[in-house]
Amino acid sequence: MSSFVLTGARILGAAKTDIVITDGVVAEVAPGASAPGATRIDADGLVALPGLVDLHTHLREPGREDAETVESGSRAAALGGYTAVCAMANTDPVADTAGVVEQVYRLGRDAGLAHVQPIGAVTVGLAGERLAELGAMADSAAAVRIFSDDGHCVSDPRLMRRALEYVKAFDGVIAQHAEEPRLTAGAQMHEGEWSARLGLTGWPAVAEEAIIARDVLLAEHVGARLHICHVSTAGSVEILRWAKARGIRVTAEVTPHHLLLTDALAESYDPVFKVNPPLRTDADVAALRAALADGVVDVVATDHAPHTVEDKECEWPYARPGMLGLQTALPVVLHTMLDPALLDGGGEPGPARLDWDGVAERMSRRPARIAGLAGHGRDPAPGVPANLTLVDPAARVTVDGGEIASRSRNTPYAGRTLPGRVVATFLAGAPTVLDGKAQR
Ligand SMILES: NC(=O)N[C@@H](CC(=O)O)C(=O)O
Ligand SMILES: [Zn+2]
Ligand SMILES: [Zn+2]
Repeated sequence: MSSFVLTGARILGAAKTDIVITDGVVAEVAPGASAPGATRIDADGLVALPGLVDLHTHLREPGREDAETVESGSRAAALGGYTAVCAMANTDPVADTAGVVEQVYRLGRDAGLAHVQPIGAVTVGLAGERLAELGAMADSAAAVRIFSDDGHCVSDPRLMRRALEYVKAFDGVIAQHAEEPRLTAGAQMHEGEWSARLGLTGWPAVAEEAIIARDVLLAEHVGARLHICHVSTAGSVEILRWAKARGIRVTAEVTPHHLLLTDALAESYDPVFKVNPPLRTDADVAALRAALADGVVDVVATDHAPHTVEDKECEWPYARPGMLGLQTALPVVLHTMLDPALLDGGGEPGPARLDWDGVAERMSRRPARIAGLAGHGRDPAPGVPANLTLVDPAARVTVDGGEIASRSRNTPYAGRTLPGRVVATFLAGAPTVLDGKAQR
């Protein structure tokens, strides 16, 4: 295998050094370090982060390859600085058997652009009636540890309890899409002032909060691990704060879009802003930023949800919910959360702040731990698998639909200028991205 030396990189924003990669691992980190025959990569002033890990990606294969494939989605991931993505189970057929999760796993391995870790469905066909073959998926070549009916809530408390009990045996985790379906029938957007003004049926915060409250209590009762997908309200943050203080084994994610965008954007009636859970209020955004900074919300996960033009560019009530996320997640997090002093004043002012180490923790190390991905989420150091990304903190990029590697085009950030550019990504010592371009 080939060797690389990344010159002048700043690991987690620290002083410049040189990073030598040989045979898939970081061989040496020191100024002036080199290796015979190594390819030199000019990383002068770039910030080196452990490769990003996404706990929540929709890759659409099998079934909706017109919207995304494992390959196109993993290319978008690599360009976004990700080295591992967890692929949601709401495909067609649903990833509810060992056969389907192994298929997705192999497609990811063959594409070679990111580690693709399949998530298994909790219930057969996401129908919420019978548990899927959780044990067979765990024992399969895909070694599934995260189970989720995402897109749907496991709303039956008895089934949720049994799922939590089942996965405890192999230290699995249930990732809940928290939405009490009887409170969101026909819902189109956040229930509040804007939904009233626009005449769209509301999705009340309590529909999310009621399920989170129920499930943290179930997780406590069972002693199992629970993960909450795409937390979107200030009230959810308070419940999580309480549950964590009580020692309940719960983790939670927030999406980049819930850190930046609000329900006011629905005023345009542009369905690119339709998503589940819906964009909320300024107060929710502020609470989510603070919770991500103080750790009550553990990680950022993209909920990358590609949809075709036919499914998205129609009247608001008929459009599918969901937005792209992989290629813009890091810039949105840098914009909303990184101390502006680390970005030459490019971020938004506000009290909730992270440094580069905090970004690495929430976008790489903690998601890798939650997913049980041992080779990911580790800072570049001798002996560590070379899964890492190089970011230019001085760059400002205007989001342009033409640069989207995804098969779909539904980005809510088109035309926005955001800080940070992923210059290179290495997966197991091989470049998947160089000079901002995918290598395969
Ligand atoms: N987030 C969305 O609005 N849509 C997701 C499903 C989901 O994450 O609930 C999808 O699969 O399109
Ligand atoms: Zn969901
Ligand atoms: Zn999702």
